[in-house]
Amino acid sequence: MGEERSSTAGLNLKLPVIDLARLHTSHHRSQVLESLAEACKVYGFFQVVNHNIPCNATGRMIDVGRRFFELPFEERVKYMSTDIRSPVREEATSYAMHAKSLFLVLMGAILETLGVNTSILREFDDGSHLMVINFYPACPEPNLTLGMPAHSDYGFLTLLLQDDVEGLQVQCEGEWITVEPVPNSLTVNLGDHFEMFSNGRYRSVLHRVLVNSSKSRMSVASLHSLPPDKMVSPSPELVNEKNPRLYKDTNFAAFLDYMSSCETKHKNFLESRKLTKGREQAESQS
Ligand SMILES: O=C(O)CCC(=O)C(=O)O
Ligand SMILES: [Fe+2]
Repeated sequence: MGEERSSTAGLNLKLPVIDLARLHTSHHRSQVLESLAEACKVYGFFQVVNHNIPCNATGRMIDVGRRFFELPFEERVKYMSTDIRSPVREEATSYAMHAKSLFLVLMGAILETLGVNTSILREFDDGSHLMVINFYPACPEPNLTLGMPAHSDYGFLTLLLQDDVEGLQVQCEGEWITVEPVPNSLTVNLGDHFEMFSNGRYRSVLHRVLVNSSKSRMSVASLHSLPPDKMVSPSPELVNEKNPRLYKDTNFAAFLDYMSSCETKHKNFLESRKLTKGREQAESQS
């Protein structure tokens, strides 16, 4: 892992920041949609400001996460469960509800940029929403490790709330770009399901997390997709003779099977769903 970490640059480039307040003004809407389309196509990633999630909901979420990780292990272990549906704290529930609403707004806007039927939006009402609280302790030798290895997320969109310590990097044209935490922003990653749904028009972004030598870091990732048993297929408008379908249909259960069979690094899961010319028809339903 150390080798992977030290072989890349870590550039500080200007990544796209989308002002959601402008999306709701008729004057700026088309400009915002254009920036959003560009961000989804080129980076598979953007940051959003004026996202309408109240500061106290994001603040309380970060605070409750930190307090949890400050507990001694013996205390934390009491909350451990193999049931991902076991009850969580009120702060997390409130933040999760805000994150879900924001996800629906962003999905609506991104579907609009693709010019496709938006009926899929309804299916997200009872879609899957997984929340992960990541805690990265300070590491005296940050160059020897990674907080999280390079991967792409499985869902449609991941909304990431991070504290003010940088660490997240996204890959763009083979270079690792550090995402500077913008105050009161959320970062948004397109996941593998979006790449499949858009038939490769928009891309899921490869990202990783560095550790810091003196400060710990916390982030809260909300991963959104269709209900686990629903198949993700390419939007029919985006498949034609010029653009043959690129991926086999998939669902969350297929992802879990894949996870239990191997390590989900890089964009391996997406690769495993890739169709090669001529096999499309035979394999699209497998
Ligand atoms: O901590 C971060 O910045 C990113 C976390 C992440 O990529 C994930 O939870 O999938
Ligand atoms: Fe991720």
